[in-house]
Amino acid sequence: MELGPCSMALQGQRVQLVENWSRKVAQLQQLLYQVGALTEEDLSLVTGGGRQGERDCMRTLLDVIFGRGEEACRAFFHVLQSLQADTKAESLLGAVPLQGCELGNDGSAPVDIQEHLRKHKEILGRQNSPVDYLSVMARKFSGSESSGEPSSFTDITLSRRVGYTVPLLSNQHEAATVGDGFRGQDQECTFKDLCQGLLSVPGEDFTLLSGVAGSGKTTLIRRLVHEWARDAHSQKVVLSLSFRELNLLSGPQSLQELLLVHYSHLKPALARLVDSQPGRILLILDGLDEFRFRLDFERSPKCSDPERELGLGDMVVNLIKGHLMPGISILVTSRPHAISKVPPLLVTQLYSILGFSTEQQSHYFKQSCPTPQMASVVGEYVSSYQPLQLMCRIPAFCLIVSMALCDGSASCLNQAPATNTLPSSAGTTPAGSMVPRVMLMSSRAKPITITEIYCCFLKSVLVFHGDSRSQEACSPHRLQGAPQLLQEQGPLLGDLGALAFKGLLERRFLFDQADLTSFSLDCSGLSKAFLVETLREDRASLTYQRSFHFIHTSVQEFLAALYYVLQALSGSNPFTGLKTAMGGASFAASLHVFLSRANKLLKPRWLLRRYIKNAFSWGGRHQSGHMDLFCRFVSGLLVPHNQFILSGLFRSQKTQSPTSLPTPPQPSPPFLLKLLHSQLQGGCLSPERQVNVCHCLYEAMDPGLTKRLQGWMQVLAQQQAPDCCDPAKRDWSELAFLLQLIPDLEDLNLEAQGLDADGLRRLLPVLPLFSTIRLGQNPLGTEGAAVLACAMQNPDCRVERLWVVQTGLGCEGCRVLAEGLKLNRTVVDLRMAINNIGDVGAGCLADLLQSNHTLKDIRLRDNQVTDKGAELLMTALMENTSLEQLWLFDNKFSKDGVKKLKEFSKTRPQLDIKVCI
Ligand SMILES: Nc1ncnc2c1ncn2[C@@H]1O[C@H](COP(=O)(O)OP(=O)(O)OP(=O)(O)O)[C@@H](O)[C@H]1O
Repeated sequence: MELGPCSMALQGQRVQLVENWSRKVAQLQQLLYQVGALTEEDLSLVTGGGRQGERDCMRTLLDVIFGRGEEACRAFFHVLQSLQADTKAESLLGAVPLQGCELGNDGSAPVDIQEHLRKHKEILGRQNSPVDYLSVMARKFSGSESSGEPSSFTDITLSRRVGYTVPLLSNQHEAATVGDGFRGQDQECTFKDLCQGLLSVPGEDFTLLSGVAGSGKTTLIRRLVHEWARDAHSQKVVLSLSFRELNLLSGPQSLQELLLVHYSHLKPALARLVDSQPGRILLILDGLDEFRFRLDFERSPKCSDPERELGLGDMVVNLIKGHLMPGISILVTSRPHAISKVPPLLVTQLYSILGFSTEQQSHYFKQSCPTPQMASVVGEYVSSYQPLQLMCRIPAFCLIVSMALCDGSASCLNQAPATNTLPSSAGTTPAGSMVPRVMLMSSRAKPITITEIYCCFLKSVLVFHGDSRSQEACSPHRLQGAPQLLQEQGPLLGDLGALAFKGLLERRFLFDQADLTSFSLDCSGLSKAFLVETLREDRASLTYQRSFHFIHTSVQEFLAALYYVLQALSGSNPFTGLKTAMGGASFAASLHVFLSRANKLLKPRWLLRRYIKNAFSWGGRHQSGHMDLFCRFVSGLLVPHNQFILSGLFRSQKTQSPTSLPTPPQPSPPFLLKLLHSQLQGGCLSPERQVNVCHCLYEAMDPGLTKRLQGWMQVLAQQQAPDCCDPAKRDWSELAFLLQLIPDLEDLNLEAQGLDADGLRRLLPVLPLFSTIRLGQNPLGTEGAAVLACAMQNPDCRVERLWVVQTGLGCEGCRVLAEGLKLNRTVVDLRMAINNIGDVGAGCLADLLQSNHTLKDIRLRDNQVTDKGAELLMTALMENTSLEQLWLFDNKFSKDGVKKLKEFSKTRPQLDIKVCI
């Protein structure tokens, strides 16, 4: 067996490693365990039950790591580098005394406390080493690996706002909202600003850090703690806990006990620090969304005694309210859906992770791809499809994409320098090239879907990261043997998928050992690299219990969909299959049934249709949107092209070699397209789910979609497309889908497009994202006004100009819209000429002007307003000083009324009232 470079280095340097590092063997073990390169069994093997000396432990450690293969050896060298960096920082810390250690004026020994704090920094710095298994994976082909830099951290864009407002219940899958942040008006900032904000200022703050799954919250926290530990001058004392760990504590506890179990080395110092200088303490609590205890800010009993035992929920409430440990600053991280668990009034500032900008994505790809050429091809590929680019704002997704695109192909290209430049289109690829199919499809004209990416990712993980990982594993033979490997791993994947599906049904993303066992998943099997890269193990330092989670929720959603589709194709009910698995029987049994049925060429098509229909109607019923990605994957996995990528797992459609040139992608089965179109036309789905059905159509490679989207582009450019002329035939959900993909669209111009209230409702998910909305000459009516009011009340609304000239609002529509604008703080320019609002409508606007101080320009030409309406407006304007323009041409004023308006105008130099008879 040919050895990889890290395995060879480990073998070659064995003597020096034992000589130089035996002293640190305990730390090495711990870190290697944390990054997933060692299992618990390995740990006890290395220590030999405590009977071995340090040097023997080190030797056994090296043997175990060597035996685990190239990835583990690579992780070993990364860990070594970070330990080396820490050792340097330690000597720096030793040289610079910590400020502020004159803690007690009570005659205590300050030197002791300083020593405790120094040790605390050292421990936290080490525990929060920036190296984690996934980042090691991401860098495994990277050139920077050998440069000695310890981490592959890419700076990420954040935003900061003071305080926050309660978000409306989002009806979208969180991944769908990722791009929106960049369109916002919050102040953008970097990781450095976050560090400065949290570490340099003493004081009592409550800060929230919000970010979708996999956006890098935990990574940021680890980085922050690591930076703090390296900064010899920082005055803060950081304490860091995760809600995931707190979940594992069962009974009531006192805060003091909790902290001292976790930070036993701080025992003599902590209480004194809390009493004398609480402003120096920063308590970090990571992952509020995972907290299983209820936070009841109204009814939790007040407690300010850290020695009193409390339920975990009450303890967190009292910490956040500042009763327990008053004066400290607290940072809580959470996925967006859970930040509302904390009352806004308690929040000093909110940081949101916006994600990687395009430049940051390029930087990430440069770090994770083997060559600069490949990095730029991957970057180009990603930017060619907006959903992909939007999803790549999430670091975990970048990792999946770069593994799907580079992994395997990279090694093979390295072996064959002649093909080292990736082809830009299928036509230029030599037959037999080892470039994965997905790269062969990099031509913009061809459909590329998220499902394809995940299929490639899964295949790559299985083929190139399985047990027998080595250079040999990257050879063409390995890829050729993929179908067989996939077939062999089918039962395991099925069990994993069933676990993922059950988790999705229950909205659970964290599993314990019992969950795994109920799906016949062997925990010790997790040491296999394939599993480590899909399902990860955490060990809570508070209780030493094990828990598991998929590396990213989208991987859980993909595996759940894979399970569902495989079950449905076999004619088995996915829900019943789940029950069987829960009852202890392995999924292998049902896969076996599937294969034997398939062999008999029995195709229970009607069952398949029923199960797929169930999946969509069930997904559609979940208004939270958490099933959206699952539905997209189900659609994508029914496409023969994607099934071909995973042939072995799916019954191959053709007997084509996976290394030969790709055939043109085949569309989904017609029944799927028909089902999705009927959902779109049915009109019973919410606007957000309608948009998701369009995403499903894209994943299903609906052949007509591209053409229809081109038609929409022409409509947006105000050039009528021949097949888009009939407004009755337009599907506005499709436009909403398209608009979600265009991040920089500021101006939505849909004037005179036959858009009615129903169509506008379908556009609701995207309306708040624009700065200008032009909807003139459309039959919106009162119902349309209600949709607009809803968009204007969205806390993230960015609309500044709302032009609804001649849209049939009437006085009732005007009233509804004015109500919506009462809560809006963005619209400055409201044009509503020719809407027959009359005096009643004018009165509603007058009412609005009493409380709204954002509007600067209102245009009400030709609206049947009489002197009575003018009076109401003038009375309101006595109080309002923000309005600068009021156009009242062509209304029903008497000469007297006009005169009064003109005289009023003279008394208000900052207000220009335009009026004539
Ligand atoms: N700034 C970054 N640079 C490089 N890689 C990153 C960065 N942030 C995150 N990653 C990668 O993405 C993966 C997921 O990140 P992380 O676990 O921190 O996300 P999270 O927001 O805490 O997710 P969850 O909400 O699921 O807990 C990490 O394992 C890491 O490899």
